[in-house]
Amino acid sequence: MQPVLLTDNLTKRYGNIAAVDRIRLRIEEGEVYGFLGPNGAGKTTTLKMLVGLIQPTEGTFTVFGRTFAQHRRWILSQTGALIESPSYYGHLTGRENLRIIQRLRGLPEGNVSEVLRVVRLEKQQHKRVDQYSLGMKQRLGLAMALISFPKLLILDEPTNGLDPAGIEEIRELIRSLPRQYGMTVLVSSHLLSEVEQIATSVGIIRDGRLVFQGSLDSLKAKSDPAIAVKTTDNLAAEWVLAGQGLKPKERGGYLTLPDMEDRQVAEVNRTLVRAGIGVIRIEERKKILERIFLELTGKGDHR
Ligand SMILES: Nc1ncnc2c1ncn2[C@@H]1O[C@H](COP(=O)(O)OP(=O)(O)OP(=O)(O)O)[C@@H](O)[C@H]1O
Repeated sequence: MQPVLLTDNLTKRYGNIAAVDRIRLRIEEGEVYGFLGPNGAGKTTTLKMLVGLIQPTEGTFTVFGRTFAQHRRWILSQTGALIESPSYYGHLTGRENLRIIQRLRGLPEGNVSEVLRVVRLEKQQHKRVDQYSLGMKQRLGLAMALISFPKLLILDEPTNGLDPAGIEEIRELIRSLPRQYGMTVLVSSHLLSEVEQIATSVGIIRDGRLVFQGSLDSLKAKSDPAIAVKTTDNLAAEWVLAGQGLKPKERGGYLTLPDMEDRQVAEVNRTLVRAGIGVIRIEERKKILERIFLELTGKGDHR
């Protein structure tokens, strides 16, 4: 199946620094694609290129198979975006702000009421926007991005600055969009927990480079458990196990081995005891997703 969005070596350089470095995103129809990375990794720069706010230094991308350079207008007509803070007229009401965009874009008036309902701003629609709370302003920004009911929705850290209830509301809304409106959503975040809760696919960016791309399940599959062994003499144990073709790694007073079957664990134990080494503990360790993320983004412990 043709992907909704495909980037080919998309690159943005500022002087000598590659803010985005030859990335190849692939986003399939109906996905919520979580674009994850620490602050400064290049998420906003990437998203801005995808909506034509900045020009790539190199590389191209296609949306529904059409190249951006040749089909800019068409692609933008199929895309909704909320990047950084939404812009609005503070002295006008939420509804009036949406009406302006609806008229400018030649959309049906019914879309205004519909998006107000979707983002749950119906009750506050006649209030001036400069009297809105931060969460209400963020929901108005989402309504602006959704007003054309686009096929592709691009959101840059949409829950930033919201309180827990507001965050949950926006998450629920994002999760429902593919099912309810057939949208494909690209959403950036610096929080693994957020992406874990809303995304079906994940791309992880670090220093401008895509270091992981795949389903959330395949990211979780990286969290294979390991066997940790504590002995009376880890150095000697390392030698003995290496002699058995195993490659134990010393970490925090434990030797870690790749996951193995129970009978192999028993064999490791027997081998060590036979060599006169006391086995103090054998534990199964699950690598948690957070650790994988930290390792991928270079902030973790690489030992
Ligand atoms: N206009 C610019 N001129 C020079 N450098 C820039 C410019 N815009 C971004 N950068 C640099 O590019 C890198 C990526 O920034 P970007 O804003 O895309 O990161 P991000 O992942 O969105 O992080 P954050 O969540 O903090 O916004 C950073 O090192 C940033 O300083």
